[in-house]
Amino acid sequence: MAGALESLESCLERHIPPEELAEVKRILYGGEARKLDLPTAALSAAQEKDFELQGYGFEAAPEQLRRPRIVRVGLIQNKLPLPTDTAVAVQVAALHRRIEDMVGVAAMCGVNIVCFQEAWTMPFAFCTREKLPWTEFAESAEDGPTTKFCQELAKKYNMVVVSPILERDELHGGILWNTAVVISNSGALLGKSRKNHIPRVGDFNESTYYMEGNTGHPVFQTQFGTIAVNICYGRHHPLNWLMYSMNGAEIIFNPSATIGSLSEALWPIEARNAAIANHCFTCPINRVGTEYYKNAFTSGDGGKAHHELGHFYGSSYVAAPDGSRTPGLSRTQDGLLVAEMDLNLCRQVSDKWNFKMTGRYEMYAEKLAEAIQPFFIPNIIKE
Ligand SMILES: NC(=O)NCCC(=O)O
Repeated sequence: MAGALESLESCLERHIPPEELAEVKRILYGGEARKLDLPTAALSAAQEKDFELQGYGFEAAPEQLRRPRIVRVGLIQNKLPLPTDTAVAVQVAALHRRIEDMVGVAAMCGVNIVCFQEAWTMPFAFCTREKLPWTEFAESAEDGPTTKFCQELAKKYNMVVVSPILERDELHGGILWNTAVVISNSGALLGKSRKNHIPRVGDFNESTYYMEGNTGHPVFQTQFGTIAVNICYGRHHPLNWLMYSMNGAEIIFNPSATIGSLSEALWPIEARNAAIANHCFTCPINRVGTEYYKNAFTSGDGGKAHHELGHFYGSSYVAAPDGSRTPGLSRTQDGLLVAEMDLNLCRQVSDKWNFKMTGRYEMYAEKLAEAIQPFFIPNIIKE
């Protein structure tokens, strides 16, 4: 069964000889992540509520002129608590309750910014290509029930909340978008960021529901640092990460929904590479579990109709600008990953590696502008 391996890290811990494990971790993960000392009450609450809780810290060197800028982020991955054919409002309410419990534990762990998985209030039902009932999960980003719910959480816990939802845009004919709503720790709506790249791969039939986002690459100035949201499939586009970084993002969240057979080998690479290339922290989050749909659907590959999209493998993690990363959360269980980071590390790594300084952006911009023209002639040197 695709979900059987609990996590790569637990497998390594079990099978690599102890005298070699530290070196293996240094090569694979950039070192042994510092474990956070999380409150016992939080660990017990997580156990009682049946989700994994892990915490890691990233260090930066002390500086003379800047104080450390320590922030704690929380990444939440979860399964659907109820079957996909349960009434829409009942499913949404159950997801709100689940997240409320998990955010409560994040608050006990001192989390300043929390981010949920892509389209967290609903099944990832776009594989079915059916409109109802799935489009009924869409809500206003500005004043829908989920945004109101998140505003209450933000105020209660003094926490920035990143809430990726299916958005219904009433201002523009009620059309749908795949949108992350960003709520300040004051409870005020800071803004929204729409998914720029819509997949056309496998059963990810999302273009049946919404179009490529039109909000560009917004970066949100919060009390705890500048953040951006690169939703799921945008992970495969290095220029998408780059543009959030160009706008000053220090932490880029990547709320996702993706399955093992399609992307699991890419998962540890792409967001981590983006952290390295852009001198920032990246936080990819993936949902967990296998979602079952009553009506069978086909995949356009000659295969039989089926009821499941595949196994969402969780494995949420945080990558740092120096290339180090935390272990991933479980491949099969709900989880909260707490990562403490000193944002001073972004500039320190930038000063060391100088990718922003050495990047030939003017050359790329000029050549890209040429390359997108219909009668572009590629620069190929022939004998
Ligand atoms: N949700 C989504 O964009 N999934 C596409 C598959 C992937 O990017 O791995």
